[in-house]
Formats: sequence, structure tokens, C-alpha cells
Amino acid sequence: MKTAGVILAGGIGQRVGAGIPKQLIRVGGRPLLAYPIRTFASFPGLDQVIVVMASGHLEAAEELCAPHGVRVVEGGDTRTASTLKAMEVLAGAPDETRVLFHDAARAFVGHAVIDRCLAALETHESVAVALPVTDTVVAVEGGLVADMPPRSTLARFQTPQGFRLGTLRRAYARALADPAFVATDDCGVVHRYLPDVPITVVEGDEGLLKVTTPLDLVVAEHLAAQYQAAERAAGEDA
Ligand SMILES: Nc1ccn([C@@H]2O[C@H](COP(=O)(O)OP(=O)(O)OP(=O)(O)O)[C@@H](O)[C@H]2O)c(=O)n1
Ligand SMILES: C[C@](O)(CO)[C@H](O)COP(=O)(O)O
Repeated sequence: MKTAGVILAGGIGQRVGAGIPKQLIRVGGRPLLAYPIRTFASFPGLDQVIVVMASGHLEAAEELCAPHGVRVVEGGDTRTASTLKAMEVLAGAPDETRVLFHDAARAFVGHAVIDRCLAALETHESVAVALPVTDTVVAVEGGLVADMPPRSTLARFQTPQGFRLGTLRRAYARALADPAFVATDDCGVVHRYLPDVPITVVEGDEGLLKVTTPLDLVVAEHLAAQYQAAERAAGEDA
């Protein structure tokens, strides 16, 4: 195997507060998770796709994955624990394998950004997808502004995030030996534990919105309509 795509769907969607994991909320008439599964499974450059699903909801994921030959595994308690579950599935894959980790919550991912990530992994060990920030971003400590980094130096990470599997293995081996290890994403693990590994950045897309709060579901309906219009234009079945 040379390439793999992992869709991280192990969360419970506490901030959306729908009573079910947000990846199962129906948007545009389909569960959110159906969109990234379709996009990843139909991308010709990926040899294997894995969905890491929230425990207690594996059956719902299996139903969506089975028609596409996508494997489902149970997630962990945190995003990084879910990443590690996918890495266990890939335990037999060589270090050179290119692997992309994608948030299921960024349901409307397109082939173009997947392509940019895989292309970057030809020359780099680690790749992030990012967009410039539009707000002024500050560090706050004790209710006071502690730092105001120049906005032109800042960017917002989206996903996919891509790695040579051997690089990610080395980063996580060090992270797991650190009792203070916490991370909100996988590039953060590489950045912290393998500081000599450059993380290259490719352009993101506003359509990669991460559904996080109830208001995001309004935008998601619009993005779902766009996604389905593109499917119809390409003559694809739902
Ligand atoms: N234990 C976890 C937690 C999160 N994720 C996934 O990582 C992505 C980004 O996480 P987030 O947006 O925080 O999702 P939730 O954890 O579900 O949301 P919340 O923090 O509001 O509960 C999501 O696709 C989520 O399913 C995961 O695979 N395993
Ligand atoms: C990986 C990520 O989407 C990059 O912006 C983000 O860190 C995930 O954070 P969350 O709190 O798990 O949504």
C-alpha cells in the first residue's frame, strides 16, 4: 500500500449538542459522514480508506462505508486517540506510506485539496492545509491581552493533514512517552515532538468548514446543496 485516507469520526459533537454524534446529523438529506466517505472513496489516488467511528455508532458507519469498501474501526476518547486507532490498522504498512487524516466534521472536502496534500507529500514528510485568518487573533492570559502576533504571520489549520507514516510513528512514539502530552491535531504532534521536520502548508478552502456549532449547520446545508449539484453535473448517483 502506498496511500491511505483516514476519516476521523470518533467524536460526539458536544458543541453542536444534537444528541447524536454530529457526523450522523442529516444535512442535505444525508448523514454528514456520507459526504467525506464518498469523496475519499472515489479519489483515485488512495489505496485504502478507514473511518474511525465513535463507539456505540459503528453500525451506522458500517452502513455508509460498506458500499464503498471502506473499513470502520472504533475511535478513542480524544482526536489523537482516534488517530492512534487508525495507525494500529496501518501497523503493517511501510514507513513510506502517505497517509491523510481528515475531520469527518469537515464534510464537504473536495478532490482538489486531497490532491494538493498528496502532491506535497512527494517532497515533504508532513503537510497541513490552511487559510489566512480574517480576525485579529490575540493571546489572552488572566483576562488580559498578553500577545498580538502580526496577522500576516497567522493561518487557520483545516484538514486533511498528511504525513509519511514513518514520520507520524516517530512523532507519536515521543508524544506517548510524554506524560504532559495533549494535542488538538496531528500536525501539532509532529511540530512539538519532531521540531526539525518542516510542515509544508498548502491552500485550504472555505468549503472545508468544520461543523462545530449549531450555526455551522446552516452553512452546511448550503455546502451540501453545492456538493449535490456537482454530483448531478458529473452524472453521479446519490
Ligand atoms: N475522540 C475523538 C474526538 C474527535 N474526533 C474527530 O475529530 C474531528 C474534529 O473534532 P471535533 O470537531 O472537536 O468533533 P467532536 O469531538 O465530535 O466535537 P465536540 O468537541 O464539540 O464534542 C471530528 O470529525 C471528530 O469526529 C475523533 O475522531 N475522535
Ligand atoms: C484538526 C483541526 O480541525 C485543525 O483546525 C482542529 O484542531 C480540530 O479541533 P477540534 O477541537 O477537535 O474540533
